Amino acid sequence: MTTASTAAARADGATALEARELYRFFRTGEEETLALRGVSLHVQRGETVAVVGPSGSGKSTLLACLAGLDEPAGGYVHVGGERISHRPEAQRARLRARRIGVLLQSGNLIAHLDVRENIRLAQAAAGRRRGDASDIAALLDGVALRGRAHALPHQLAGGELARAGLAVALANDPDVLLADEPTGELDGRTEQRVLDLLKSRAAAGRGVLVVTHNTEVVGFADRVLVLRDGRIQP
Ligand SMILES: Nc1ncnc2c1ncn2[C@@H]1O[C@H](COP(=O)(O)OP(=O)(O)OP(=O)(O)O)[C@@H](O)[C@H]1O
Repeated sequence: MTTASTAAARADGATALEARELYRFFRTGEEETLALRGVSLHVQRGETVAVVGPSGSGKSTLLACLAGLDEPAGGYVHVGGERISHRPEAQRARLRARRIGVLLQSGNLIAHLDVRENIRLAQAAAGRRRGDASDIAALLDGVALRGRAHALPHQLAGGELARAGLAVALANDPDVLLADEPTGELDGRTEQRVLDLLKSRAAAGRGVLVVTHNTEVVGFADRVLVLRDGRIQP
């Protein structure tokens, strides 16, 4: 694609997510860390992108800025054509609930709600009608957890917890899925299942961006970006 046709594609809605010149600093006492130093990237609809980089290169900070969980000091993030950066937190949360699925290593499940209720809550936050049972069943089937719908998070094994988190991240049928180490501690079979699910979201015209160390995930991505010292390597 030429630069001109890429720009045209972004204007006509083919871009699920776009970030330009993101900067993020952290100050701890006297010390300042430049975690992101002008990161630009985009994810097209139908595309899977992996961001890889050593520990401390800025992957989690980048993911948080892309998801509107954190605010960059400079630059901007657009999701499905809407700006999510530089807005009040409540507006970012609303936009995230409607358009973004986020899977963090720290988990995204509410402890006192069972798996089904967690999915329902994410759907309700996105403004969807409550109780869309077939949607919930399909989500649970997608992550092979139909039998665990009524389990509380603390009753799930590690791999089940990761898959439940993925079902919640997908509950709002997001324009873009952002996932931090989505296959973290999973066994080979479960890992393949999760990767197939991510791939199927892209095939359905959504954008998928994962940050990871895992070479299997890197292999499955359409595009791999290397982050080092807060910069995407050329
Ligand atoms: N809240 C914070 N306060 C101060 N420094 C921070 C904070 N969060 C991140 N940093 C620093 O910013 C840099 C990037 O951190 P980040 O967690 O984004 O890297 P990462 O690539 O995700 O690392 P890992 O793979 O180990 O999770 C690091 O130097 C880190 O110490």
